Amino acid sequence: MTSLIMIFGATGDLAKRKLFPSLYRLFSKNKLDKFAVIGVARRPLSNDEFQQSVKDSVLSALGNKDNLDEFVSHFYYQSHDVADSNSYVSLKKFADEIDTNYKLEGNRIFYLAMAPEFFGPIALHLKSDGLTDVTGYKRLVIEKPFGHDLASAKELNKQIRTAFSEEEVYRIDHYLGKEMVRNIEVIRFANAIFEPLWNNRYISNIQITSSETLGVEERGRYYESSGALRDMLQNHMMQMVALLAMEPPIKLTTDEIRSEKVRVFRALRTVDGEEVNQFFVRGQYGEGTIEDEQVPKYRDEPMVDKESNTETFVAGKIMIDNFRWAGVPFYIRTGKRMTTKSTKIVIQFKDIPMNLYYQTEKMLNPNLLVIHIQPEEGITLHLNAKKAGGHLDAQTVKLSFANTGIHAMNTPEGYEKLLFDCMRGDATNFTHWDEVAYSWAFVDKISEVWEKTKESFPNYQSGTMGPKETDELLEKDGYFWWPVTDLEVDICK
Ligand SMILES: NC(=O)C1=CN([C@@H]2O[C@H](COP(=O)(O)OP(=O)(O)OC[C@H]3O[C@@H](n4cnc5c(N)ncnc54)[C@H](OP(=O)(O)O)[C@@H]3O)[C@@H](O)[C@H]2O)C=CC1
Ligand SMILES: O=C1O[C@H](COP(=O)(O)O)[C@@H](O)[C@H](O)[C@H]1O
Repeated sequence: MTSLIMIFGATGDLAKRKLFPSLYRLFSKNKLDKFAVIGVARRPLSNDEFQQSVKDSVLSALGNKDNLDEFVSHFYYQSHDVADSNSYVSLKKFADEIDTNYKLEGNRIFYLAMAPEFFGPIALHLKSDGLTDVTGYKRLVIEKPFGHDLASAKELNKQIRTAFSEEEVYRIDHYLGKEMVRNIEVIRFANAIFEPLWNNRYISNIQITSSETLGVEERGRYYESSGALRDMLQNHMMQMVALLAMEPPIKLTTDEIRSEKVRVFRALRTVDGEEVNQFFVRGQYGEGTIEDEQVPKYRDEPMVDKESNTETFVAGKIMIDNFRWAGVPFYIRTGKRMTTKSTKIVIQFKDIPMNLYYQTEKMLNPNLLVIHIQPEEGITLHLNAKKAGGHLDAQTVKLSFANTGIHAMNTPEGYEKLLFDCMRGDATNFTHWDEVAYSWAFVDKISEVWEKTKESFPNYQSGTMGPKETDELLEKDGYFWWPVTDLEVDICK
Protein backbone atom coordinates (compact mmCIF):
# COMPACT_ATOMS: atom_id res chain seq x y z
CA MET A 1 0.00 0.00 0.00
CA THR A 2 1.27 3.47 -0.83
CA SER A 3 0.17 6.30 1.36
CA LEU A 4 1.04 9.32 3.44
CA ILE A 5 -0.62 8.86 6.81
CA MET A 6 -1.13 12.01 8.84
CA ILE A 7 -1.97 11.27 12.47
CA PHE A 8 -3.50 14.20 14.34
CA GLY A 9 -2.99 13.52 18.05
CA ALA A 10 0.27 11.60 17.50
CA THR A 11 1.50 12.05 21.07
CA GLY A 12 -1.74 10.75 22.58
CA ASP A 13 -2.74 7.49 24.19
CA LEU A 14 -4.49 5.96 21.18
CA ALA A 15 -1.59 6.65 18.83
CA LYS A 16 0.92 5.14 21.20
CA ARG A 17 -1.05 2.12 22.38
CA LYS A 18 -2.81 1.15 19.18
CA LEU A 19 -1.81 2.99 16.01
CA PHE A 20 1.99 2.76 16.04
CA PRO A 21 2.06 -0.94 17.01
CA SER A 22 -0.58 -1.68 14.37
CA LEU A 23 1.40 0.16 11.69
CA TYR A 24 4.49 -1.77 12.73
CA ARG A 25 2.65 -5.07 12.34
CA LEU A 26 1.57 -4.07 8.83
CA PHE A 27 5.15 -3.03 8.04
CA SER A 28 6.56 -6.32 9.35
CA LYS A 29 4.14 -8.24 7.14
CA ASN A 30 5.29 -6.19 4.12
CA LYS A 31 1.86 -4.67 3.74
CA LEU A 32 3.20 -1.12 3.57
CA ASP A 33 5.06 -0.68 0.28
CA LYS A 34 5.76 3.00 0.18
CA PHE A 35 4.65 4.98 3.19
CA ALA A 36 5.45 7.85 5.47
CA VAL A 37 3.76 9.10 8.62
CA ILE A 38 3.48 12.68 9.77
CA GLY A 39 2.58 12.90 13.43
CA VAL A 40 0.85 16.09 14.49
CA ALA A 41 0.35 17.44 18.02
CA ARG A 42 1.11 20.65 19.89
CA ARG A 43 4.09 19.78 22.06
CA PRO A 44 7.46 20.61 20.54
CA LEU A 45 9.33 17.45 19.52
CA SER A 46 12.15 16.84 17.10
CA ASN A 47 11.80 14.09 14.50
CA ASP A 48 14.31 12.05 16.52
CA GLU A 49 12.30 12.40 19.72
CA PHE A 50 9.12 11.47 17.91
CA GLN A 51 10.74 8.44 16.29
CA GLN A 52 11.97 7.35 19.71
CA SER A 53 8.45 7.60 21.12
CA VAL A 54 7.14 5.48 18.22
CA LYS A 55 9.86 2.94 18.90
CA ASP A 56 9.03 2.87 22.61
CA SER A 57 5.36 2.32 21.93
CA VAL A 58 6.07 -0.61 19.59
CA LEU A 59 8.46 -2.13 22.12
CA SER A 60 6.03 -1.76 24.94
CA ALA A 61 3.10 -3.22 22.94
CA LEU A 62 4.90 -5.95 21.03
CA GLY A 63 8.27 -6.51 22.71
CA ASN A 64 11.58 -6.53 20.88
CA LYS A 65 11.10 -6.41 17.13
CA ASP A 66 13.21 -6.52 13.95
CA ASN A 67 13.79 -3.57 11.64
CA LEU A 68 12.45 -1.05 14.11
CA ASP A 69 14.95 1.62 13.06
CA GLU A 70 13.97 1.25 9.46
CA PHE A 71 10.28 1.39 10.43
CA VAL A 72 10.60 4.58 12.49
CA SER A 73 12.71 6.29 9.81
CA HIS A 74 9.40 6.77 7.94
CA PHE A 75 8.00 8.90 10.79
CA TYR A 76 8.10 12.72 10.89
CA TYR A 77 6.71 15.19 13.36
CA GLN A 78 5.06 18.59 13.00
CA SER A 79 4.22 20.67 16.01
CA HIS A 80 0.89 22.19 15.09
CA ASP A 81 -2.06 23.59 17.00
CA VAL A 82 -5.14 22.43 15.12
CA ALA A 83 -7.00 25.49 16.38
CA ASP A 84 -4.46 27.81 14.74
CA SER A 85 -5.42 28.43 11.10
CA ASN A 86 -1.94 29.65 10.16
CA SER A 87 -0.14 26.42 10.96
CA TYR A 88 -1.98 24.41 8.25
CA VAL A 89 0.02 26.27 5.59
CA SER A 90 3.35 24.86 6.76
CA LEU A 91 1.75 21.46 7.31
CA LYS A 92 0.62 21.39 3.68
CA LYS A 93 4.08 22.35 2.46
CA PHE A 94 5.66 19.64 4.58
CA ALA A 95 3.13 17.00 3.46
CA ASP A 96 3.73 17.86 -0.22
CA GLU A 97 7.50 17.49 0.26
CA ILE A 98 7.17 14.10 1.95
CA ASP A 99 4.75 13.00 -0.73
CA THR A 100 7.30 13.84 -3.44
CA ASN A 101 10.30 12.35 -1.59
CA TYR A 102 8.58 9.04 -0.94
CA LYS A 103 6.70 8.94 -4.29
CA LEU A 104 3.41 8.46 -2.47
CA GLU A 105 1.29 9.19 -5.55
CA GLY A 106 -0.72 11.83 -3.75
CA ASN A 107 -2.49 9.22 -1.57
CA ARG A 108 -3.35 10.66 1.79
CA ILE A 109 -4.97 9.29 4.94
CA PHE A 110 -5.87 11.77 7.67
CA TYR A 111 -6.32 9.98 11.00
CA LEU A 112 -8.02 12.10 13.65
CA ALA A 113 -6.90 10.59 16.97
CA MET A 114 -7.93 13.65 18.93
CA ALA A 115 -10.69 14.88 21.17
CA PRO A 116 -13.95 14.95 19.19
CA GLU A 117 -14.45 18.73 19.39
CA PHE A 118 -11.55 19.05 16.94
CA PHE A 119 -12.91 16.66 14.28
CA GLY A 120 -15.07 19.19 12.42
CA PRO A 121 -12.63 22.14 12.50
CA ILE A 122 -9.73 19.96 11.31
CA ALA A 123 -11.74 18.61 8.38
CA LEU A 124 -12.72 22.14 7.37
CA HIS A 125 -9.08 23.31 7.52
CA LEU A 126 -7.79 20.35 5.58
CA LYS A 127 -9.96 21.47 2.72
CA SER A 128 -9.64 25.23 2.99
CA ASP A 129 -5.84 25.06 3.33
CA GLY A 130 -5.40 22.69 0.42
CA LEU A 131 -4.24 19.54 2.23
CA THR A 132 -6.97 17.57 0.50
CA ASP A 133 -5.95 18.82 -2.98
CA VAL A 134 -4.21 15.62 -3.94
CA THR A 135 -3.76 13.63 -7.10
CA GLY A 136 -4.37 10.26 -5.42
CA TYR A 137 -7.01 9.26 -2.89
CA LYS A 138 -7.86 11.16 0.27
CA ARG A 139 -9.46 9.43 3.23
CA LEU A 140 -10.51 10.63 6.64
CA VAL A 141 -10.36 8.20 9.55
CA ILE A 142 -12.37 9.48 12.44
CA GLU A 143 -12.43 8.11 15.97
CA LYS A 144 -15.38 7.81 18.26
CA PRO A 145 -17.45 9.40 19.61
CA PHE A 146 -19.13 10.60 16.43
CA GLY A 147 -21.18 13.31 18.10
CA HIS A 148 -22.91 13.39 21.46
CA ASP A 149 -26.43 12.93 20.12
CA LEU A 150 -28.15 12.98 16.75
CA ALA A 151 -28.12 16.78 16.44
CA SER A 152 -24.39 17.13 17.15
CA ALA A 153 -23.58 14.12 14.97
CA LYS A 154 -25.48 15.76 12.09
CA GLU A 155 -23.55 18.97 12.58
CA LEU A 156 -20.23 17.11 12.66
CA ASN A 157 -21.19 15.14 9.59
CA LYS A 158 -22.05 18.35 7.76
CA GLN A 159 -18.62 19.76 8.57
CA ILE A 160 -16.63 16.73 7.48
CA ARG A 161 -18.74 16.27 4.37
CA THR A 162 -17.70 19.70 3.11
CA ALA A 163 -14.19 18.25 2.73
CA PHE A 164 -14.77 14.51 2.22
CA SER A 165 -17.46 12.49 0.46
CA GLU A 166 -19.21 9.72 2.41
CA GLU A 167 -17.04 7.15 0.57
CA GLU A 168 -13.93 8.93 1.86
CA VAL A 169 -15.00 8.89 5.52
CA TYR A 170 -13.92 5.92 7.65
CA ARG A 171 -15.70 6.07 11.01
CA ILE A 172 -13.88 3.72 13.34
CA ASP A 173 -15.70 1.28 15.55
CA HIS A 174 -12.90 -0.89 16.86
CA TYR A 175 -15.29 -3.77 17.60
CA LEU A 176 -15.62 -4.16 13.82
CA GLY A 177 -11.91 -4.93 13.77
CA LYS A 178 -12.30 -7.82 16.21
CA GLU A 179 -11.81 -11.22 14.65
CA MET A 180 -14.94 -12.83 16.08
CA VAL A 181 -17.16 -9.84 15.37
CA ARG A 182 -16.10 -10.17 11.74
CA ASN A 183 -16.81 -13.87 12.03
CA ILE A 184 -20.50 -13.34 12.84
CA GLU A 185 -21.36 -12.98 9.16
CA VAL A 186 -19.37 -16.06 8.20
CA ILE A 187 -20.90 -18.20 10.96
CA ARG A 188 -24.35 -17.10 9.86
CA PHE A 189 -24.07 -17.09 6.12
CA ALA A 190 -21.67 -19.96 5.48
CA ASN A 191 -23.43 -22.66 7.50
CA ALA A 192 -26.46 -24.53 6.26
CA ILE A 193 -27.28 -25.61 9.82
CA PHE A 194 -27.65 -22.07 11.18
CA GLU A 195 -29.22 -19.86 8.54
CA PRO A 196 -32.56 -21.77 8.33
CA LEU A 197 -32.89 -21.53 12.13
CA TRP A 198 -31.84 -17.88 12.38
CA ASN A 199 -35.26 -16.37 13.02
CA ASN A 200 -38.14 -16.06 15.46
CA ARG A 201 -39.40 -19.59 14.80
CA TYR A 202 -36.32 -21.17 16.37
CA ILE A 203 -34.53 -18.51 18.42
CA SER A 204 -36.05 -17.49 21.73
CA ASN A 205 -33.67 -14.68 22.64
CA ILE A 206 -30.19 -13.33 22.01
CA GLN A 207 -27.92 -12.03 24.79
CA ILE A 208 -24.92 -9.80 24.21
CA THR A 209 -22.65 -9.05 27.15
CA SER A 210 -19.60 -6.83 27.08
CA SER A 211 -18.31 -6.56 30.61
CA GLU A 212 -15.19 -4.81 31.83
CA THR A 213 -13.33 -5.03 35.11
CA LEU A 214 -11.59 -1.70 34.60
CA GLY A 215 -13.12 1.46 35.96
CA VAL A 216 -13.17 4.79 34.21
CA GLU A 217 -9.44 5.29 34.86
CA GLU A 218 -8.11 8.65 33.61
CA ARG A 219 -11.05 9.31 31.29
CA GLY A 220 -13.42 10.82 33.86
CA ARG A 221 -13.80 14.11 32.01
CA TYR A 222 -14.89 12.43 28.76
CA TYR A 223 -16.91 9.71 30.49
CA GLU A 224 -18.93 12.11 32.63
CA SER A 225 -20.59 13.48 29.50
CA SER A 226 -20.81 10.11 27.83
CA GLY A 227 -21.73 7.25 30.15
CA ALA A 228 -22.08 3.63 29.10
CA LEU A 229 -25.03 4.39 26.84
CA ARG A 230 -23.05 6.65 24.52
CA ASP A 231 -19.64 5.10 25.12
CA MET A 232 -20.54 1.47 24.36
CA LEU A 233 -24.18 0.95 23.48
CA GLN A 234 -24.65 3.52 20.71
CA ASN A 235 -21.73 2.10 18.76
CA HIS A 236 -20.19 -1.28 19.64
CA MET A 237 -23.30 -2.99 21.05
CA MET A 238 -25.59 -1.71 18.29
CA GLN A 239 -23.12 -2.83 15.65
CA MET A 240 -23.16 -6.36 17.07
CA VAL A 241 -26.97 -6.33 17.11
CA ALA A 242 -27.00 -5.26 13.45
CA LEU A 243 -24.58 -8.00 12.38
CA LEU A 244 -26.61 -10.64 14.20
CA ALA A 245 -29.94 -9.45 12.88
CA MET A 246 -29.27 -8.35 9.30
CA GLU A 247 -30.63 -10.20 6.27
CA PRO A 248 -28.09 -11.97 4.08
CA PRO A 249 -26.73 -9.33 1.71
CA ILE A 250 -27.11 -9.95 -2.04
CA LYS A 251 -23.32 -9.69 -2.36
CA LEU A 252 -20.53 -9.21 0.14
CA THR A 253 -19.86 -5.66 -0.97
CA THR A 254 -19.56 -2.67 1.32
CA ASP A 255 -22.77 -1.08 0.06
CA GLU A 256 -24.86 -4.24 0.25
CA ILE A 257 -23.70 -5.11 3.78
CA ARG A 258 -24.18 -1.58 5.01
CA SER A 259 -27.61 -1.34 3.50
CA GLU A 260 -28.71 -4.55 5.27
CA LYS A 261 -27.37 -3.21 8.56
CA VAL A 262 -29.24 0.02 8.05
CA ARG A 263 -32.46 -1.94 7.49
CA VAL A 264 -32.00 -3.47 10.95
CA PHE A 265 -31.59 -0.01 12.49
CA ARG A 266 -34.73 1.14 10.69
CA ALA A 267 -36.65 -1.76 12.23
CA LEU A 268 -35.57 -1.03 15.83
CA ARG A 269 -38.56 -0.49 18.05
CA THR A 270 -38.28 2.98 19.52
CA VAL A 271 -38.34 2.99 23.30
CA ASP A 272 -39.69 6.27 24.52
CA GLY A 273 -40.92 8.09 27.64
CA GLU A 274 -42.14 5.76 30.39
CA GLU A 275 -41.11 2.65 28.45
CA VAL A 276 -37.46 3.56 28.85
CA ASN A 277 -37.22 2.26 32.39
CA GLN A 278 -39.16 -0.88 31.48
CA PHE A 279 -36.78 -1.76 28.66
CA PHE A 280 -33.51 -0.33 29.98
CA VAL A 281 -31.62 -0.43 33.28
CA ARG A 282 -28.81 1.90 34.23
CA GLY A 283 -26.22 1.48 36.92
CA GLN A 284 -23.22 3.15 38.47
CA TYR A 285 -20.53 1.26 40.31
CA GLY A 286 -19.95 1.57 44.00
CA GLU A 287 -16.80 0.46 45.73
CA GLY A 288 -15.96 -3.22 45.84
CA THR A 289 -13.35 -5.85 45.25
CA ILE A 290 -12.01 -6.94 41.88
CA GLU A 291 -9.38 -9.64 41.66
CA ASP A 292 -8.73 -9.28 45.40
CA GLU A 293 -8.15 -5.56 45.09
CA GLN A 294 -10.32 -2.94 46.75
CA VAL A 295 -11.50 -0.38 44.17
CA PRO A 296 -13.22 3.00 44.70
CA LYS A 297 -16.70 3.94 43.64
CA TYR A 298 -17.19 5.84 40.37
CA ARG A 299 -17.99 9.08 42.22
CA ASP A 300 -14.53 8.94 43.81
CA GLU A 301 -12.68 8.59 40.49
CA PRO A 302 -10.55 11.51 39.20
CA MET A 303 -12.46 14.23 37.33
CA VAL A 304 -15.84 12.77 38.31
CA ASP A 305 -18.58 14.77 40.02
CA LYS A 306 -19.17 13.60 43.63
CA GLU A 307 -22.90 13.48 42.83
CA SER A 308 -22.56 12.20 39.31
CA ASN A 309 -25.68 10.86 37.59
CA THR A 310 -23.61 9.21 34.84
CA GLU A 311 -24.28 5.53 34.20
CA THR A 312 -21.31 3.17 34.09
CA PHE A 313 -23.56 0.24 33.26
CA VAL A 314 -26.46 -0.23 30.91
CA ALA A 315 -28.64 -3.22 30.14
CA GLY A 316 -31.58 -3.31 27.82
CA LYS A 317 -34.07 -5.22 25.79
CA ILE A 318 -34.06 -4.33 22.12
CA MET A 319 -36.87 -5.41 19.81
CA ILE A 320 -36.53 -5.53 16.05
CA ASP A 321 -39.90 -5.21 14.40
CA ASN A 322 -39.46 -7.10 11.18
CA PHE A 323 -40.64 -10.45 9.88
CA ARG A 324 -37.53 -12.35 10.95
CA TRP A 325 -37.24 -11.03 14.50
CA ALA A 326 -40.75 -10.12 15.66
CA GLY A 327 -41.04 -11.29 19.27
CA VAL A 328 -37.34 -12.11 19.83
CA PRO A 329 -35.69 -9.94 22.49
CA PHE A 330 -32.08 -8.95 22.01
CA TYR A 331 -30.80 -8.40 25.55
CA ILE A 332 -27.65 -6.37 25.88
CA ARG A 333 -25.56 -5.41 28.90
CA THR A 334 -22.30 -3.59 29.24
CA GLY A 335 -20.51 -1.88 32.05
CA LYS A 336 -17.37 -1.05 33.93
CA ARG A 337 -16.10 -2.69 37.12
CA MET A 338 -18.02 -5.89 36.53
CA THR A 339 -17.04 -9.41 37.58
CA THR A 340 -14.96 -10.28 34.56
CA LYS A 341 -13.65 -8.92 31.27
CA SER A 342 -15.68 -10.68 28.64
CA THR A 343 -17.57 -10.09 25.42
CA LYS A 344 -19.90 -12.91 24.48
CA ILE A 345 -23.00 -13.44 22.40
CA VAL A 346 -25.40 -16.19 23.40
CA ILE A 347 -28.03 -17.28 20.91
CA GLN A 348 -30.63 -19.27 22.81
CA PHE A 349 -32.77 -21.56 20.69
CA LYS A 350 -36.38 -22.36 21.53
CA ASP A 351 -37.13 -25.46 23.56
CA ILE A 352 -38.19 -28.60 21.75
CA PRO A 353 -41.92 -29.30 22.23
CA MET A 354 -41.51 -32.07 24.83
CA ASN A 355 -38.81 -33.99 26.65
CA LEU A 356 -39.08 -37.61 25.56
CA TYR A 357 -35.82 -38.74 27.04
CA TYR A 358 -35.63 -37.38 30.48
CA GLN A 359 -38.58 -36.71 32.71
CA THR A 360 -41.67 -35.41 31.01
CA GLU A 361 -42.17 -32.75 33.67
CA LYS A 362 -38.62 -31.42 33.15
CA MET A 363 -37.39 -29.45 30.18
CA LEU A 364 -34.07 -30.21 28.57
CA ASN A 365 -31.46 -27.52 28.51
CA PRO A 366 -31.98 -25.26 25.50
CA ASN A 367 -29.49 -25.37 22.65
CA LEU A 368 -27.14 -22.43 22.78
CA LEU A 369 -24.73 -21.04 20.26
CA VAL A 370 -22.10 -18.99 22.06
CA ILE A 371 -19.87 -16.62 20.09
CA HIS A 372 -16.81 -15.78 22.19
CA ILE A 373 -15.52 -12.38 21.10
CA GLN A 374 -12.94 -11.83 23.85
CA PRO A 375 -10.76 -12.63 25.72
CA GLU A 376 -11.01 -16.09 24.19
CA GLU A 377 -12.11 -16.27 20.58
CA GLY A 378 -14.27 -19.08 19.32
CA ILE A 379 -17.71 -20.63 19.14
CA THR A 380 -19.44 -23.24 21.26
CA LEU A 381 -22.60 -25.12 20.43
CA HIS A 382 -24.46 -26.55 23.42
CA LEU A 383 -26.39 -29.71 22.59
CA ASN A 384 -28.11 -32.42 24.61
CA ALA A 385 -26.76 -35.96 24.39
CA LYS A 386 -27.15 -39.21 26.28
CA LYS A 387 -25.22 -39.56 29.51
CA ALA A 388 -22.63 -42.27 28.99
CA GLY A 389 -23.58 -45.54 30.64
CA GLY A 390 -26.82 -44.22 32.10
CA HIS A 391 -30.35 -45.02 31.01
CA LEU A 392 -31.70 -42.39 28.64
CA ASP A 393 -30.76 -39.38 30.74
CA ALA A 394 -29.62 -36.39 28.74
CA GLN A 395 -26.79 -34.04 29.54
CA THR A 396 -25.38 -30.94 27.89
CA VAL A 397 -22.39 -31.50 25.63
CA LYS A 398 -20.40 -28.70 24.08
CA LEU A 399 -18.92 -28.59 20.60
CA SER A 400 -16.23 -25.96 20.76
CA PHE A 401 -13.97 -24.25 18.32
CA ALA A 402 -11.31 -21.91 19.69
CA ASN A 403 -9.24 -19.56 17.59
CA THR A 404 -5.71 -19.75 18.89
CA GLY A 405 -5.94 -15.93 18.78
CA ILE A 406 -4.00 -13.65 20.99
CA HIS A 407 -5.21 -13.64 24.56
CA ALA A 408 -5.62 -9.92 25.04
CA MET A 409 -8.26 -7.26 24.98
CA ASN A 410 -8.61 -4.41 22.53
CA THR A 411 -5.29 -5.47 21.02
CA PRO A 412 -3.60 -3.65 18.18
CA GLU A 413 -4.84 -6.45 15.91
CA GLY A 414 -8.25 -4.83 15.48
CA TYR A 415 -6.70 -1.50 14.57
CA GLU A 416 -4.23 -3.23 12.30
CA LYS A 417 -7.06 -4.75 10.28
CA LEU A 418 -8.98 -1.49 10.18
CA LEU A 419 -5.95 0.55 9.10
CA PHE A 420 -5.22 -1.93 6.36
CA ASP A 421 -8.86 -1.89 5.22
CA CYS A 422 -8.70 1.88 5.00
CA MET A 423 -5.51 1.76 2.92
CA ARG A 424 -7.17 -0.74 0.60
CA GLY A 425 -10.23 1.47 0.37
CA ASP A 426 -12.51 -1.15 1.96
CA ALA A 427 -15.03 0.64 4.16
CA THR A 428 -17.16 -2.43 4.99
CA ASN A 429 -16.05 -2.54 8.62
CA PHE A 430 -16.49 1.16 9.25
CA THR A 431 -19.80 2.75 10.12
CA HIS A 432 -21.81 4.53 7.48
CA TRP A 433 -23.48 7.80 8.36
CA ASP A 434 -26.96 6.23 8.17
CA GLU A 435 -26.01 3.64 10.80
CA VAL A 436 -24.69 6.38 13.06
CA ALA A 437 -27.80 8.50 12.61
CA TYR A 438 -30.28 5.69 13.30
CA SER A 439 -28.45 4.48 16.37
CA TRP A 440 -28.24 8.00 17.80
CA ALA A 441 -31.97 8.46 17.19
CA PHE A 442 -32.59 5.27 19.19
CA VAL A 443 -30.22 6.18 22.02
CA ASP A 444 -31.34 9.82 22.26
CA LYS A 445 -34.81 8.74 23.42
CA ILE A 446 -33.23 6.88 26.33
CA SER A 447 -30.78 9.59 27.32
CA GLU A 448 -33.53 12.26 27.18
CA VAL A 449 -35.41 10.38 29.92
CA TRP A 450 -32.34 9.53 31.99
CA GLU A 451 -30.98 13.05 31.93
CA LYS A 452 -34.23 14.36 33.39
CA THR A 453 -34.29 11.96 36.35
CA LYS A 454 -31.66 11.42 38.99
CA GLU A 455 -31.05 7.77 39.84
CA SER A 456 -30.03 6.64 43.31
CA PHE A 457 -26.46 5.79 42.45
CA PRO A 458 -24.30 3.88 43.16
CA ASN A 459 -26.54 0.87 42.65
CA TYR A 460 -24.13 -1.96 41.97
CA GLN A 461 -21.05 -3.05 43.77
CA SER A 462 -17.78 -3.21 41.85
CA GLY A 463 -17.02 -6.80 40.94
CA THR A 464 -20.67 -7.76 40.28
CA MET A 465 -22.73 -8.09 37.10
CA GLY A 466 -24.71 -4.88 37.57
CA PRO A 467 -27.84 -3.81 39.47
CA LYS A 468 -30.47 -6.44 40.38
CA GLU A 469 -32.99 -4.90 37.96
CA THR A 470 -30.80 -6.33 35.17
CA ASP A 471 -31.88 -9.83 36.13
CA GLU A 472 -35.48 -8.75 36.49
CA LEU A 473 -35.42 -7.48 32.90
CA LEU A 474 -35.12 -11.08 31.70
CA GLU A 475 -37.09 -12.72 34.50
CA LYS A 476 -40.17 -10.76 33.36
CA ASP A 477 -39.89 -12.62 30.05
CA GLY A 478 -39.15 -16.02 31.61
CA TYR A 479 -35.42 -15.96 30.83
CA PHE A 480 -32.16 -15.43 32.70
CA TRP A 481 -28.70 -14.23 31.76
CA TRP A 482 -26.41 -17.09 30.88
CA PRO A 483 -23.46 -16.54 33.22
CA VAL A 484 -20.55 -15.55 30.99
CA THR A 485 -18.02 -17.12 33.34
CA ASP A 486 -19.60 -20.57 32.86
CA LEU A 487 -19.47 -20.38 29.10
CA GLU A 488 -15.72 -20.30 28.63
CA VAL A 489 -14.26 -22.17 25.69
CA ASP A 490 -10.93 -23.91 26.05
CA ILE A 491 -8.19 -22.23 24.10
CA CYS A 492 -6.31 -24.73 21.93
CA LYS A 493 -2.67 -23.70 21.97
N1 LIG B 1 -7.27 5.95 24.03
C1 LIG B 1 -8.07 4.98 23.65
O1 LIG B 1 -7.91 3.79 23.98
C2 LIG B 1 -9.22 5.29 22.76
C3 LIG B 1 -9.40 6.55 22.23
N2 LIG B 1 -10.45 6.78 21.37
C4 LIG B 1 -10.62 8.10 20.78
O2 LIG B 1 -9.40 8.54 20.18
C5 LIG B 1 -9.28 9.94 20.28
C6 LIG B 1 -7.96 10.27 20.96
O3 LIG B 1 -7.96 9.71 22.25
P1 LIG B 1 -6.63 9.64 23.14
O4 LIG B 1 -5.45 9.32 22.32
O5 LIG B 1 -6.98 8.77 24.27
O6 LIG B 1 -6.50 11.15 23.64
P2 LIG B 1 -5.23 11.85 24.35
O7 LIG B 1 -5.78 12.91 25.20
O8 LIG B 1 -4.32 10.85 24.93
O9 LIG B 1 -4.45 12.52 23.13
C7 LIG B 1 -4.88 13.71 22.50
C8 LIG B 1 -3.87 14.13 21.46
O10 LIG B 1 -4.31 15.33 20.86
C9 LIG B 1 -3.24 16.29 20.88
N3 LIG B 1 -3.83 17.64 20.95
C10 LIG B 1 -4.67 18.12 21.91
N4 LIG B 1 -5.03 19.38 21.60
C11 LIG B 1 -4.41 19.68 20.43
C12 LIG B 1 -4.40 20.83 19.59
N5 LIG B 1 -5.10 21.94 19.88
N6 LIG B 1 -3.67 20.79 18.46
C13 LIG B 1 -2.95 19.69 18.14
N7 LIG B 1 -2.93 18.57 18.88
C14 LIG B 1 -3.65 18.57 20.02
C15 LIG B 1 -2.44 15.90 22.10
O11 LIG B 1 -1.09 16.28 22.03
P3 LIG B 1 -0.50 17.68 22.60
O12 LIG B 1 -0.95 17.76 24.00
O13 LIG B 1 0.98 17.52 22.43
O14 LIG B 1 -1.06 18.71 21.73
C16 LIG B 1 -2.48 14.38 21.99
O15 LIG B 1 -1.55 13.94 21.02
C17 LIG B 1 -10.52 10.42 21.05
O16 LIG B 1 -11.50 10.77 20.11
C18 LIG B 1 -10.97 9.16 21.80
O17 LIG B 1 -12.36 9.18 22.06
C19 LIG B 1 -11.30 5.79 21.01
C20 LIG B 1 -11.19 4.52 21.51
C21 LIG B 1 -10.16 4.16 22.45
O1 LIG C 1 -14.66 2.18 22.92
C1 LIG C 1 -14.46 1.79 24.05
O2 LIG C 1 -14.15 0.51 24.26
C2 LIG C 1 -13.48 0.09 25.43
C3 LIG C 1 -13.68 -1.41 25.52
O3 LIG C 1 -13.06 -2.00 24.41
P1 LIG C 1 -12.59 -3.50 24.47
O4 LIG C 1 -12.07 -3.77 23.12
O5 LIG C 1 -11.56 -3.59 25.57
O6 LIG C 1 -13.80 -4.31 24.81
C4 LIG C 1 -14.03 0.78 26.65
O7 LIG C 1 -13.19 0.50 27.76
C5 LIG C 1 -14.03 2.26 26.45
O8 LIG C 1 -14.64 2.90 27.56
C6 LIG C 1 -14.78 2.63 25.19
O9 LIG C 1 -14.58 4.01 24.91
